[in-house]
Amino acid sequence: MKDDFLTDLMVLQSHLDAMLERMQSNSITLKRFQTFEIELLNLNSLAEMLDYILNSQDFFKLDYIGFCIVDAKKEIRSFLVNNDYDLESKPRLIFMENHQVMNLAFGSLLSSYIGAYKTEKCADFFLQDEKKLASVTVIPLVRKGKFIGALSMGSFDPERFVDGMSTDFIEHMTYVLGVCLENHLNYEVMKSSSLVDTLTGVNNRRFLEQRLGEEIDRAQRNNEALTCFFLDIDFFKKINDDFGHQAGDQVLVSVAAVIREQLRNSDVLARYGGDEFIALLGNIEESMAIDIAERIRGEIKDLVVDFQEASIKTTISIGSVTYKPSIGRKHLTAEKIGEDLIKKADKALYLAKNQGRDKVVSSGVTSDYLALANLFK
Ligand SMILES: Nc1nc2c(ncn2[C@@H]2O[C@H](COP(=O)(O)OP(=O)(O)OP(=O)(O)O)[C@@H](O)[C@H]2O)c(=O)[nH]1
Repeated sequence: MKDDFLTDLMVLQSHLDAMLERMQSNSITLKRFQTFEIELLNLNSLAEMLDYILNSQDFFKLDYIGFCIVDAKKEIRSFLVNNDYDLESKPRLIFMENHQVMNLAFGSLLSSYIGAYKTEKCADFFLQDEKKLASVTVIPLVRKGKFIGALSMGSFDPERFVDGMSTDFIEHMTYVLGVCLENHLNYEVMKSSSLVDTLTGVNNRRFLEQRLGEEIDRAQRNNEALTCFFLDIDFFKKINDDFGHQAGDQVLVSVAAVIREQLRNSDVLARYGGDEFIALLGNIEESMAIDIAERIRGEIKDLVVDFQEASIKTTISIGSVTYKPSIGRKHLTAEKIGEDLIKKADKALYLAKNQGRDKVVSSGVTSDYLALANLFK
């Protein structure tokens, strides 16, 4: 009798120990997830958020952590590239063109997947690493009933993620992640739309003023040339007078698109005023700059803008200047050098107009010293 009682007590004790151990382990896991979520909420940009997630593999003691974003119009990708986010070094950041993949994987229940890695279920969410993952979980990020992305986690251990395992912590974290992603995207869209010219879709003067200093800093850091074009449509007033303001608007849109096509994605193009545009071309020396400007001039000369019954033709004049950073101490701020660049490109444009328009004129190469000298003129 006494022995039976002692055996029962020992069994009870071992149950209690196991429960205590589970509670302690859950409490540690909860703390880890809470720490992660608090950090996540404190991040300032989409880029910071992506880096934080993609680098959290060790934090969660996993063999794989990846992030998928639905980006039907490739806007998020181009936003990140334009902001110097190095996508190539982030192969586990996967972009999806449509919601279809998500619908197929998660169905209408919007529920997550947990269990063995199954190609048909998981392949779209994982980079195919050399060593096969044994168990995974993929949790969709859903906002207002729509898939906006997914978090994918994996392990070489088949017991790490098994069907029926509780995913409460991960689901909660993914909810927070969804809210953060949505907020960052909304903020970036709002920010970038205030920096875009609504008529032509290229950037506006405000954006140029912000970027000019950054581009000069970059040129100095990398000791690379930076070219600035000042472009102005010829006799634009006459187009408005002859064909009407709406036709003039259409010409502005078409001209901006042609210039944009001739530049690289990383180059800046901004509408500076009425029919004036400024372009900044990183790492472009003077002779190459003149070739590019000539190509733009030629393309605009060939452009025909159809507006109602009219076929409108136009030309463009371009002033160019190339900045070469001087080695050694800098005497001027990037802002002052930027002002000097625009002034010089504008002067070259004035010469192009005076030489009969439909011309490219380069004012040559300028440096920090020339900019400094210019300041005292
Ligand atoms: N349609 C249209 N016209 C605009 C817009 N913004 C400015 N303009 C017009 O653009 C014209 C610019 O003309 P000017 O600066 O005189 O120069 P231009 O006629 O191009 O002559 P040159 O530059 O000397 O070859 C003005 O008539 C402005 O009214 C716009 O958003 N849409």
